[in-house]
Amino acid sequence: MSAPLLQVESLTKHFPLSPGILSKNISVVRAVEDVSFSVSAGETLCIVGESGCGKSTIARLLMRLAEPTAGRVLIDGTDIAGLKRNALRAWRRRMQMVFQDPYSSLNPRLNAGQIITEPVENFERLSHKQRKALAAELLRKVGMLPQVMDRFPSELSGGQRQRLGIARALALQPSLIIADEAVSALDVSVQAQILNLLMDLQQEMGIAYLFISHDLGVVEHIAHRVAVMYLGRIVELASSEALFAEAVHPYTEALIAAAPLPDPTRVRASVTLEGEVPSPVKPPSGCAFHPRCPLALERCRVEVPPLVPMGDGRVVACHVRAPARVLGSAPGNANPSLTAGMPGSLHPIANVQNTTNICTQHRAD
Ligand SMILES: Nc1ncnc2c1ncn2[C@@H]1O[C@H](COP(=O)(O)OP(=O)(O)OP(=O)(O)O)[C@@H](O)[C@H]1O
Repeated sequence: MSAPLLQVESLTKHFPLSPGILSKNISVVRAVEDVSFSVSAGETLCIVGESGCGKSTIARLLMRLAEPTAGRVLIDGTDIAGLKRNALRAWRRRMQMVFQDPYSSLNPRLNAGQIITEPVENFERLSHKQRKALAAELLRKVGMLPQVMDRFPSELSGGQRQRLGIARALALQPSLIIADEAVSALDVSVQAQILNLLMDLQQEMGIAYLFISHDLGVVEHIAHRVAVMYLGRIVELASSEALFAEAVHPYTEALIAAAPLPDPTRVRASVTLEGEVPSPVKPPSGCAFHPRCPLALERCRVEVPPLVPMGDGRVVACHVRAPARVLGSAPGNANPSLTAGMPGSLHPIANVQNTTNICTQHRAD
């Protein structure tokens, strides 16, 4: 089987904080903790979670704008940390980024044509004619007329600027685009246009997206798979269809319950999200979600839950909903109050298959 396009293994990023004058201890912001996922060619993986959960830090680590504290990032099976000059340049062509604020990420002194052909000109010299032809082609790809190439960012609407940001990302024909809150700054109707454009481009060019968003409506529209993050860790990763049909982690359930429902016939989950996200400088012990979790057991306060495969491609880190299987033990009975509303296939113990992180299980029921 060929390696996935992007593979992230146990990625961790701690930002050291400068100590106070009287303090000897250096504290760290645990922005990303032991995060693993992969993205295949032509796939859209969305990373979703509340503000501060580490989404943008992952994007920065992937783009090598920050160095990881631990873990690896592999492109086509090659660790990007070991890439030397030429290989690094080749890799940079393959991975491009689209930012949240199209205005601040576009050089106001360059016109649209210069902005979108600049990435190519970093690699090769273009004649005036070639530059114009490339600019016209890229503008057409993102649904704009060639005449736009002479305009400056200040003369364009928010949606046009974001199209320009996408055209610039497309210039080097990347395999993967990292889109960090790429539609958050846009009106809802423009958001839909940009999302549809991204999906059309994926169909046409086979691009993979790592799409970072806090907006579940956007995520449901565009994602093939979704990774839900809480305080630096992935707590659930599943196909978009499975996740929105049935959230397993109580945090995912609460996030979906808190999101506006486009479909009025859909029933909301009963779990509500209360309290603030704790500080990543001093995260809660055990499962970081336990202080806000209505299902928390004593074990949740003590042990970090491992990500447990659920047998349908979904992995979940929750002692209650996805307890790791105890070696050699018979499947136990789930506490019905904790599994109410869960499908039979998600029975916490009996259906945990191919468990990679096996730890001792203490049931509190
Ligand atoms: N350079 C830095 N130095 C110290 N802490 C940082 C740094 N960059 C990010 N952080 C912290 O790391 C944590 C994760 O931040 P990050 O921006 O990745 O979260 P996010 O999920 O993208 O949030 P948002 O949706 O608000 O952008 C936050 O607590 C943030 O304050």
